Amino acid sequence: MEGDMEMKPSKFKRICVFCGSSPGKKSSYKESTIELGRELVSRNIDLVYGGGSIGLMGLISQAVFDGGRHVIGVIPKTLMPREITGETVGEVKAVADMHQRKAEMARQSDAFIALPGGYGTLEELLEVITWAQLGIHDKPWKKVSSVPMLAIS
Ligand SMILES: CC(C)=CCNc1ncnc2c1ncn2[C@@H]1O[C@H](COP(=O)(O)O)[C@@H](O)[C@H]1O
Repeated sequence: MEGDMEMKPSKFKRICVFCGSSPGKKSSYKESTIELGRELVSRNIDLVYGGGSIGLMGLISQAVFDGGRHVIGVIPKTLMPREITGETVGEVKAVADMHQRKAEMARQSDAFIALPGGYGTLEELLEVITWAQLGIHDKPWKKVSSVPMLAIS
């Protein structure tokens, strides 16, 4: 962590970031992901994410962990061989299935942010938007708008 990083207070303690399991084609996806990670750190916010060590998921978790904030990765056991290669950072919560994963990610966080990703990211974002619509939660969500939501190759 950079020692002289300015502290910006936030009302959120933990934010869930949905993002791709691949890095995407544009370097700006990776740059935005690392920038967001550092922004969370600068605001003293912990990370909840999908638990993978690959793609943008790996980058966001590493950036927040390196900045000294707590990282919670929520991942179904069956997905571990696919989405975890090598070391993961922070706390890994193993869940039974995809439904439990999304419910646990939502339960653990105060707000949601979506970075570029594929169908999985889109599915996760749509679910929290529709839960908000139905009044299942009242947590805010934001798509980072400088980059497209869906990067399909
Ligand atoms: C069985 C079921 C309910 C499937 C609904 N589909 C999904 N629900 C929740 N997360 C998903 C789903 N499909 C993919 N993901 C997760 O979304 C993350 C990003 O995937 P992607 O690279 O954007 O593609 C990955 O961790 C991936 O495991």
